[in-house]
Amino acid sequence: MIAIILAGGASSRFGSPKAFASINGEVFYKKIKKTLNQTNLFEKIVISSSESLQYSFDKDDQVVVDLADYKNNGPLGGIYSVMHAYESECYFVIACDTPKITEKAISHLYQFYISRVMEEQLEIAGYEAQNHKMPTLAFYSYHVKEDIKQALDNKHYRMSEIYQNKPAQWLNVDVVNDQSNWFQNINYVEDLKNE
Ligand SMILES: Nc1nc2c(ncn2[C@@H]2O[C@H](COP(=O)(O)OP(=O)(O)OP(=O)(O)O)[C@@H](O)[C@H]2O)c(=O)[nH]1
Repeated sequence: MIAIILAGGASSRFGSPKAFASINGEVFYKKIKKTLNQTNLFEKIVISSSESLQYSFDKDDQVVVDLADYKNNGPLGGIYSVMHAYESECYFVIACDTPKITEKAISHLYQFYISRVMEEQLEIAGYEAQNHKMPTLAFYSYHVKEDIKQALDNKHYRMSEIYQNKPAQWLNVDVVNDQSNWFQNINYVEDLKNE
């Protein structure tokens, strides 16, 4: 299974590339990579990024630059570019601005996904908080690859374009019995002030 850390956005609200911001002394993308490694679920952890940021990561990081046809197309362009580069039955997608993600939360979602993928032909399993779906914190089967390509070719760049048209289920974040807000998106520098 392949994990995709999405890190090719403009970070316009944050003001500098979020992947390299720090939380409690740890760089966002490195902290996520460490957590992903701890789960032992992934044979490969790939960073999905842009041409301009590709050399800012460590030498031993595996970076896939958005395909020329799909650059600046948002997360879908990044996800598709990795799916195009590496074949897998299943992909876990996580945004680089969710640095507090835990091993427990990923493992829990994986169990949920895997228990439904055969019987219910589930293709997407993600988390939701207060009815807000988090498609950049979700497992995707390889079946969605062609749908993503079609959406991008039709200039439909919203993630809802995919999850509203494919079998998808969402787990409430409260199922992970953890007092921390591990699922929080950091969009602004101020979001870090209580850390
Ligand atoms: N590879 C890739 N990742 C992207 C792209 N656009 C957004 N992302 C990533 O997708 C995730 C969600 O995107 P946003 O929350 O909108 O982040 P952003 O676009 O960097 O931030 P804003 O400019 O403030 O909206 C983040 O991890 C981004 O790095 C893209 O074109 N390519």
